[in-house]
Formats: sequence, structure tokens, C-alpha cells
Amino acid sequence: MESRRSWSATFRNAWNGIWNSLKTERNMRIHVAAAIIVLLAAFFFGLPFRDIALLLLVISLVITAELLNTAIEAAVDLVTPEWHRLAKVAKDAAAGAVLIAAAFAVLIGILLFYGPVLSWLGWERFMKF
Ligand SMILES: Nc1ncnc2c1ncn2[C@@H]1O[C@H](COP(=O)(O)OP(=O)(O)OP(=O)(O)O)[C@@H](O)[C@H]1O
Repeated sequence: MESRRSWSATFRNAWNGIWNSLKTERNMRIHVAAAIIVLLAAFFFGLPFRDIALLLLVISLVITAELLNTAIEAAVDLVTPEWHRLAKVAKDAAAGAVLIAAAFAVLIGILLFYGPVLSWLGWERFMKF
């Protein structure tokens, strides 16, 4: 194993990890597609830069959680391909982390898009509810 790596090798390995997760994990592809749609919608509805920054933050949290989930699944499968209670604990907790990040991302998305979508539809009267 190399003891000293160049920056480019480190970056290449990190990119391999992202690319591998995109190729193998359907949920990762769904998260990335949702992120692109949400960012396009943010520009379409003219969300302020502060709100777009918040969207970028939650998107990065969801994708990071999904990458860590991929890493934990691979590490657990490497240690034990057999059924094991602790393997289940590790994989379920990793999946739970993705669920929490995704659920709060949806909630933040609703809060940020609620006003702009209603005014785009001309339904400002519903904004007080
Ligand atoms: N070795 C194991 N021992 C015990 N339970 C396991 C094991 N492998 C998987 N499981 C159970 O099956 C579930 C799905 O695990 P799997 O490795 O198939 O992930 P996945 O279907 O790719 O999940 P995700 O959608 O989160 O990526 C785990 O959350 C866990 O409950």
C-alpha cells in the first residue's frame, strides 16, 4: 500500500467511490436526479441565494449519507456475508441515517418552495395559512 499519495490520486479514489455508488445504488441515482430537479426548480421560481445555499447544504447531507451507507454496506458484507445480528444493526442504522437526511431535506424543500410556488400560481391568499 502506498504511504504517500498525490492529491490527484486521492481525488481520483474519491471520485471512484462516488461513481461506483452511482452505478450500483439505485437510491443514489434517485437522490442525484431529485437534487438536479430541485436546483432547476429553485432557479425557475427565483429562490434567493440564501435559500439555494440551504438547498445545497441539505442535498450534500443526503448524498453524503448515501455514500456512507454504501461504505457501511460494503464493509459489513466484507466482514460477514452470513446473516448476523450486528450486521443488521449496522446496515439498518446506515439506512436510517439516509432516511433521516432525506426526510428533513423534503421538509426543508416544502418550507422553501411553499411561498414561491403559491405566488407563481397566483394563490397568495393561501399564504397566510
Ligand atoms: N449480513 C446481514 N445480516 C443481517 N441482516 C442483513 C445482512 N445483510 C443485509 N441485512 C438486512 O437487509 C437489509 C438490506 O440490506 P442490503 O445489503 O441488501 O442493502 P440494500 O438493499 O442495498 O439497502 P439500501 O437500500 O439501504 O442501500 C439491511 O438493512 C438489513 O436489515
